[in-house]
Amino acid sequence: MEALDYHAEERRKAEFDVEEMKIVWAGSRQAYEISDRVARLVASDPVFRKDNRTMLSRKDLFKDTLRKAAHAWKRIIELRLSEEEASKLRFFVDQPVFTDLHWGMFIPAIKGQGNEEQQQKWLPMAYKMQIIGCYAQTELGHGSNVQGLETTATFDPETDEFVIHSPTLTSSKWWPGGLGKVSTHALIYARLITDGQDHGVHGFIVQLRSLDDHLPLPGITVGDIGMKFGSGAYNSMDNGVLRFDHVRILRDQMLMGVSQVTREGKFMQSDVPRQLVYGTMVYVRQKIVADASCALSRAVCIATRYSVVRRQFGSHNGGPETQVIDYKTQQSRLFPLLASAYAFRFVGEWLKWLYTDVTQRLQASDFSTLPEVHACTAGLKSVTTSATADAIEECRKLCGGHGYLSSSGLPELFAVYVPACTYEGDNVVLLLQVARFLMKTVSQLGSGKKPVGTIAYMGRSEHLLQCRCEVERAEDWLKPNVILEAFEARAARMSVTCAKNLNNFANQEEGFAQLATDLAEAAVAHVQLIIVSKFIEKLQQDIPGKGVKRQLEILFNVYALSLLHKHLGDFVASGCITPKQGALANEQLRLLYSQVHFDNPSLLLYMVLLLERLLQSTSF
Ligand SMILES: CCCCCCCC/C=C\CCCCCCCCCCC/C=C/C(=O)SCCNC(=O)CCNC(=O)[C@H](O)C(C)(C)COP(=O)(O)OP(=O)(O)OC[C@H]1O[C@@H](n2cnc3c(N)ncnc32)[C@H](O)[C@@H]1OP(=O)(O)O
Ligand SMILES: Cc1cc2nc3c(=O)[nH]c(=O)nc-3n(C[C@H](O)[C@H](O)[C@H](O)COP(=O)(O)OP(=O)(O)OC[C@H]3O[C@@H](n4cnc5c(N)ncnc54)[C@H](O)[C@@H]3O)c2cc1C
Repeated sequence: MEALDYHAEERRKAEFDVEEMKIVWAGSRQAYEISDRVARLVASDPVFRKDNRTMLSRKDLFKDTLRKAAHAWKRIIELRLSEEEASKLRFFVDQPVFTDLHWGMFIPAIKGQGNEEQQQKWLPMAYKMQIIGCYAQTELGHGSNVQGLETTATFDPETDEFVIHSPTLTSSKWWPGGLGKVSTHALIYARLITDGQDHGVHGFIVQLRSLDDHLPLPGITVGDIGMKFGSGAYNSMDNGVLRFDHVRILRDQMLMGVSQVTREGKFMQSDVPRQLVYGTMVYVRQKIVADASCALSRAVCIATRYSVVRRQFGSHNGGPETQVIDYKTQQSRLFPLLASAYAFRFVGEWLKWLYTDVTQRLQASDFSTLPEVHACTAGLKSVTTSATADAIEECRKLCGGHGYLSSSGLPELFAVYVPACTYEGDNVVLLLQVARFLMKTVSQLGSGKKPVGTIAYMGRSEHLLQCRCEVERAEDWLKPNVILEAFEARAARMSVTCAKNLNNFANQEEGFAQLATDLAEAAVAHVQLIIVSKFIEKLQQDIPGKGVKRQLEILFNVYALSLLHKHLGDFVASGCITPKQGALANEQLRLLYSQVHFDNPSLLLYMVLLLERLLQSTSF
């Protein structure tokens, strides 16, 4: 049989409504229709071809990216695409590009941190792309430690200007995407100094290049930082270096939504938390979580198609050999990744809602949910990107030697995706932010302040610290409330244990440093609980379509029980479940794998089929 026949054979046996499943994946019928239409638009346009990307020199790749960006912009204007359609188009073009930083960080930073007048001045030019901006925060010396940035913005009351300066080599801006070759402007982060006093890090809009001849303006040294990991991949982006030699900008180029400097040089803090200066990072982290399921689904799609077609061993009487997807080991490596794609999809949808909610609250001066939103975006960004990067590499191995070929699509997918574990906050550093939030929550438990939202379960910690799981048979693990309680008990117990151990240190900061590994693990447990609970909430919604809900229930159980199996040590050590119950969970997981493949042989392929259009790379 030909490869296509194998696929057709598997698809023929579908037992659920594929059209409805597509809508579940997209989030709504309208979102599905937009995605489908824009995917066709990109696939049928030769300018957007990408089969030669890994063979191009850096220079040609960069030219190709400029051509695609210009063509995309032309099509967006000609077809009057909405914001949603334009961002879908960017997604299907599937190439890191300077416009990501312009639309994804420069504009949101002005919207989030600029005052009314600043928004009116800068946004119309940015929306028309008459100016192109990047987000220049990280320096050679400091990325994670934002408070450690060294670039200075010193107010000169004589001229009503700020003097932007790079006082040391380590203060050179280093990494910003779009900076190296393209941007005309940058949103830079620098230490604000007025009257000799340092007021910490704030955002400033600085013009870098002439709008006439694109040459750097006086006092600006700017360039590209060079080749990055992999061929093609992130090399389409002009990550750059930037130095300032006493560059003067007008006072109103400091973003003044969070704090202000008056004409007299007086520093004034608005009535809003200073953390709003970090708001753009929260916005992008939320977007990165939404994107994780897309990258993961591409990898899973490639590995699944390969696993169906590939045959090794087991031929009887000259018959066909065994499809590798039939091997239990292949299933136990692949199916949890498929389930994770759905889990990340649903938690991404929820995070988008949470972000919209906090934005509305902030507009009404309600800052109460900001710490939780910071913890959720940081934690989910960390857990979903780490899992996705690992999963892409696992998918490469699932395709044997063929996975190592560029033509499989997997090496480039990995090389493009893996920096997501570092940018927008190193994943470990972000987990430690979640841990701080959890420790604060635990320390306030006795104070009468009721934890709400994603930490509401901590309010039941008295019960969770002593509850015992009631599972007696493998099928008991199929009950969502049993799974949820096990995840809650594990998360609560790990956090409470860390909090107790912190008390053994005279100095909290020293304790935090010594217990950082345990704290990061407690943060992972908390974030995995959020993902599990949002999957359950999704299943409680009305999901139309024959058999669709049933398939999602199977995937939910695969996701949760595979995590339980992987982190069995945590679950058993926290005392909620016994080793025997852990073994029953594993038994159930094995049965689920068989169910995915044998009771419903088409399930897997159909789900993957939905994602096929996302897959523009050459595959098998
Ligand atoms: C093809 C062409 C198409 C054409 C056009 C199409 C149109 C397209 C449309 C759309 C496209 C959009 C695409 C978007 C996609 C974007 C792609 C992005 C690419 C990625 C590029 C990468 C960029 C970057 O990496 S930017 C740099 C990021 N840097 C970091 O993340 C640094 C990490 N470090 C930190 O965040 C912090 O410094 C820290 C939190 C780790 C340290 O904080 P700490 O030491 O505690 O410091 P402090 O400042 O004192 O904080 C204390 C308290 O503040 C709380 N807190 C910290 N952070 C936050 C926060 N963000 N929000 C709220 N609260 C915060 C912290 O918890 C402490 O609280 P406490 O209560 O006092 O304990
Ligand atoms: C492809 C790419 C694109 C980027 N785009 C941009 C951009 O457009 N604009 C921009 O401003 N920046 C950008 N960055 C920079 C990025 O945000 C930083 O690299 C990131 O925040 C990590 O900071 P760092 O490089 O200083 O890492 P470091 O902080 O030096 O991390 C090194 C190691 O130290 C560990 N570590 C650091 N601090 C702690 C701690 N407190 N506790 C425990 N461990 C710790 C980390 O876990 C890591 O293992 C980009 C980076 C990449 C790779």
